[in-house]
Amino acid sequence: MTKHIRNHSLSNDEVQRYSRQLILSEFGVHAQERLKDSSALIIGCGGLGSPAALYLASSGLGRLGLVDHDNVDISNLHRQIIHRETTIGKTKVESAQITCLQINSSLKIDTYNQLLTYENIMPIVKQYDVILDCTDNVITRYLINDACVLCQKPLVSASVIRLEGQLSVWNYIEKNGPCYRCLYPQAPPEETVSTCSDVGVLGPVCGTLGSLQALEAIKIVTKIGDVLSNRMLLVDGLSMNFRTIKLRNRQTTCAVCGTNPTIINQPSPPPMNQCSNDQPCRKNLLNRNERITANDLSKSNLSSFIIDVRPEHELNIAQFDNSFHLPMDRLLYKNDDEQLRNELRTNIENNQQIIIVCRRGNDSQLAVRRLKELLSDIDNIDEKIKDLEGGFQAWHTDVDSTFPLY
Ligand SMILES: Nc1ncnc2c1ncn2[C@@H]1O[C@H](COP(=O)(O)OP(=O)(O)OP(=O)(O)O)[C@@H](O)[C@H]1O
Ligand SMILES: [Zn+2]
Repeated sequence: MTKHIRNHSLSNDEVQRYSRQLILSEFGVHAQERLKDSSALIIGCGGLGSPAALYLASSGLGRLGLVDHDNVDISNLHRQIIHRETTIGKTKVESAQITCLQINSSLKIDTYNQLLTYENIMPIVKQYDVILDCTDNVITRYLINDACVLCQKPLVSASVIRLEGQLSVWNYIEKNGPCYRCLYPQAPPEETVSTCSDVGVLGPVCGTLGSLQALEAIKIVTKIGDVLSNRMLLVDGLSMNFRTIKLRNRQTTCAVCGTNPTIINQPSPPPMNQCSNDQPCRKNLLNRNERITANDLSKSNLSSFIIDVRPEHELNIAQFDNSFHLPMDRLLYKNDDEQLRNELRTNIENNQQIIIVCRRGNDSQLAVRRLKELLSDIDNIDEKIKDLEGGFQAWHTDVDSTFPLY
């Protein structure tokens, strides 16, 4: 029998398992070997991290690090496709690890069930060849960027909101590409940035962007193709438009990757006024006496005129009986003050307290401020108008658990 020779170190099982990518002329056995010798760190096992981890686990990557401080919740399952009904309540990293190993038991997985901060990020990032930012908040985005520059690691970063997504590779030294800070030197205030839990997101948009993150990570470690450095992909799922824009180059003035960096050795702590984790910032615009808790409202003997300031489509989920609907868009931008004032004056009775309610108790505070101006000629308006602290979520938790939580 003629002996065969082979020009690689893959086992027959591996050849069979990865055959469909081995026969790609752009990939082949040597890229597969490089993939097996490589490691990737996925930070955030949510909407983006789920598909990214699934594709990296199945592709034959050697080692995968998974970071997340959160536990699986039922509201995650519509998009965080690595988790299962059976893993609700488990840590996200454990849940993700279980699924990855079911797909590919040869994968080595390290899990970090922790919130990454400027104090603990460096030793973790250092160990991996490529980093994937699959998180959802501004502070962590800067933190990961700075750590990747300081540890000289390429960073594959994506974000999604509503039906839109963005993808780019930062700090790709091979192309002398920019870091995230070169483009956006300062973090915007947290409260100006929308999050998925504020405005929503559709699962397949996360699936698309997270899968593309895995693709870029594979290209980086196997050294194939043209990496998305110095460019950004913009995806609009509603119109199904994909376009790539050119980004500006690495900046010599950049605080972390420039010629005289101010961020050295380790990322800097976030400014004091920023939220310290990925929980949505709770606004605190009003004084105590301008707010009413869900408990107090439920026990109040006063007749209440309820103004619901959520957008129209959210009313379909559930609403209070007999509430007056005044969406924030109308209140802030419509410019129909006179008509609105008349509508409110004819509906509000003299002895009524006016309660403003929204989903979580942020918009309602802005609305109280605005309505106090608009209705300044109503007697004692300052004492009459209050926002429901914590909104419908607090109502669900503290008063009526049959009101759906969303
Ligand atoms: N600093 C951080 N350290 C570790 N994990 C983080 C950090 N910041 C964000 N994450 C994780 O990144 C993931 C982001 O994913 P995603 O926004 O889809 O999930 P989510 O936070 O569960 O969403 P929702 O806002 O709907 O509850 C989350 O699982 C979150 O816990
Ligand atoms: Zn930079």
